[in-house]
Amino acid sequence: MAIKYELIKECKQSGARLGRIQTPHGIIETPIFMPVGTQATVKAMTPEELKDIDAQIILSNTYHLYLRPGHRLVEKAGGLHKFMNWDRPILTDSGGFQVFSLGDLRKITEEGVEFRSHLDGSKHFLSPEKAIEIENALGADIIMAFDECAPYPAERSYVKNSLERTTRWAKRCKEAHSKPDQQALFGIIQGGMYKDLREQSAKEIIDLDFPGYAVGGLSVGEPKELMYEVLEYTTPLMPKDKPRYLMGVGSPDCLIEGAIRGIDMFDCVLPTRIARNGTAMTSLGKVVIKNAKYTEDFSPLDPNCSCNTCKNYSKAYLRHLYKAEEILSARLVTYHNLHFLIELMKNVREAIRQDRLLDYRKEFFEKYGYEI
Ligand SMILES: CNc1nc2c(CC[C@H]3O[C@@H](OC)[C@H](O)[C@@H]3O)c3nc(N)[nH]c(=O)c3cc2[nH]1
Ligand SMILES: [Zn+2]
Repeated sequence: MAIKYELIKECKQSGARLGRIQTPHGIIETPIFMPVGTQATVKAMTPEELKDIDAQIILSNTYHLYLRPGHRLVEKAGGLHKFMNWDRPILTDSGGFQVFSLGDLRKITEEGVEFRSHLDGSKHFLSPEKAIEIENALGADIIMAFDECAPYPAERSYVKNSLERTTRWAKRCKEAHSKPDQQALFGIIQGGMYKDLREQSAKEIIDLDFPGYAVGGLSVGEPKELMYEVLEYTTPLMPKDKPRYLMGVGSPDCLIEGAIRGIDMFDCVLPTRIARNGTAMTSLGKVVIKNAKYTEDFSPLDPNCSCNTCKNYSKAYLRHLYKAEEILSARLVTYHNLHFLIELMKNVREAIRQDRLLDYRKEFFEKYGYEI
């Protein structure tokens, strides 16, 4: 078995649970936020800094690494862990999402998807077999099936045909997977915003028996309330004794709401992306550092944060770095944002331990009180 999930405690107040995932590269405590390192690096962070902030698992991406530097090169380097000097768990997405959203899409057929690279327009073809070949070569501990993330909004008939093809593709992924004992292949549940289609996809994907399951097709522009509603009727269909991964989520409120609805794993580019744009998530809400009001503000970014950035640098200095377009700006704000979300998930796990996650949500929103 590539991974072993241990359910430690179920919350009585909500659908939240505490868990632990054993992987070949170490343990993951859930619920967990996973920093995104799409091109074999969590942008602006060194692996040493990621360990400083207790990152337990990071993501990387099949579509991007296949296009550059190529999965065979990474394989020659000894695999992704060695190539990027990260000896803790890694999860790779299958590229389905990127092909549909980044590449210049040519054609979807039963066989797979023909697309043009967003880098140089060259023509490529991704199929379930090709995606798995790439993920096997990269060597991540958890790999995702090749799926279609249906757009939002989408016609019911489109979503139904798409989920049924995703099921056929999931079966092909399972058959093509060459290292099931070393790399855990997760199935991805689709079905858009339609309850009966989510039930159909959940049944079909779970019947294929994977070591873990993702809820796909969300965080694609739908209102947050709609995402929460879909989770409410989807996570109870998923096995209790396997990890549940909500892809592409998210902001602090979505992480708490997702954990309440039984999600164990989250990933999102938000904290790293907004950091490069000078925006910080703090315990007192969002801080847009370039704002003139911080010009002579010599206080820390977040007075309630113990991270390296908040201990050693002032808002005035961070604003100066941003305005001067210094690389250190992205580094220091990214370090803080990731630390903030990783600390948030530590607090969520503690709240579940004390069976008070709904109380924690109330406290957090009162203090935090903003939407990103
Ligand atoms: C943002 N919202 C969102 N992202 C999503 C991703 C990409 C995450 C991956 O894409 C990259 O971040 C955009 C990172 O590499 C990350 O691992 C998804 N991937 C697949 N295979 N299927 C989905 O249904 C899906 C849904 C998503 N919704
Ligand atoms: Zn901080």
